[in-house]
Amino acid sequence: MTAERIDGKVFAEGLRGRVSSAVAPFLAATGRRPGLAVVLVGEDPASQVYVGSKHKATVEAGMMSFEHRLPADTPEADLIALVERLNADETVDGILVQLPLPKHMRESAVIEAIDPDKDVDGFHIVNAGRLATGLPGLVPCTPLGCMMLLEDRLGRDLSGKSAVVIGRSNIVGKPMAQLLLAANATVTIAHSRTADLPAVVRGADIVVAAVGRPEMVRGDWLKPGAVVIDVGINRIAAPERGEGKTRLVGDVAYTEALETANAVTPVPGGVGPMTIAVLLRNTLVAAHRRAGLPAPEGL
Ligand SMILES: Nc1nc2c(c(=O)[nH]1)N[C@@H](CN(C=O)c1ccc(C(=O)N[C@@H](CCC(=O)O)C(=O)O)cc1)CN2
Repeated sequence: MTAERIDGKVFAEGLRGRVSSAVAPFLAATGRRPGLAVVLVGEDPASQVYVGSKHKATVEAGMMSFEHRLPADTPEADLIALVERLNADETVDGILVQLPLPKHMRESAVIEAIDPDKDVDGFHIVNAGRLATGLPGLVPCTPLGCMMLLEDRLGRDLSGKSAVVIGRSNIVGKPMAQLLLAANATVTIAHSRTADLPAVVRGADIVVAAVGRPEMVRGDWLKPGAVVIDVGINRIAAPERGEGKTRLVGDVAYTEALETANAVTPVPGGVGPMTIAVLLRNTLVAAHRRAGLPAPEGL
């Protein structure tokens, strides 16, 4: 069997187009555009690229983009003071603090300072609680993007399907498991201490790998016909491309997975592009809720 490649880039472009189309009606109803504030602390090269991409995508969608770049030695209290100003700013519907933060800052303290109704990352404990209890809230972008790709393939109801999420982070693994559970899948969360991980993965119709270990999930770990979502983005040495060259790989051995699975997301071009598209979607949703408007359809 040769599995299908799930093209996250194409899906993300479609979602961004739908978000963009919903901005004009919002502007007509409220007299303003949805606004997203992104805060970057320090000069981490990957974070700089992601923040730049977020700004570009926000503007392309017709929304207001407010970018705040702070030096790496900014005191935590100053960052929290900025977050509090953004909480109070009526033109800002969404606030995102780019992670990772410099070591002297407590990510949890900064995230908890964000107004939960502007927390477009969905990382605030209030949004985690809303997701766990089935209340409407803001859902983390990467897991929601994975769920959209899965729904597109398998439909909204995953009754009777078994799903394994490899990784238990608050940002991906745990919310991913909650979303799968809400869609009626039978969910296992596996992690570094799971005994016989290959056997656990072999039982799953749906595999979500979010563990941060290059190509850890091998083709012979997979159940024939499984749908595989690879969240990992790992940069590894690629001497075959020349001295000092690197390439990106996921947590799944992609070529091997294609031999057994039904469908697999590639890296790059799978889950990654969905993260920014869902961020725009969450900003639009937050803007509608804050304006007392019904949620836009088809998102
Ligand atoms: N506050 C947040 N911080 C971080 C998040 C997040 O969701 N919120 N996620 C990641 C970084 N990230 C967005 O911030 C992100 C990562 C990857 C991609 C992406 O499109 N990746 C491409 C490959 C890009 C490359 O060539 O390097 C792909 O997979 O195709 C988008 C966004 C950590 N921080």
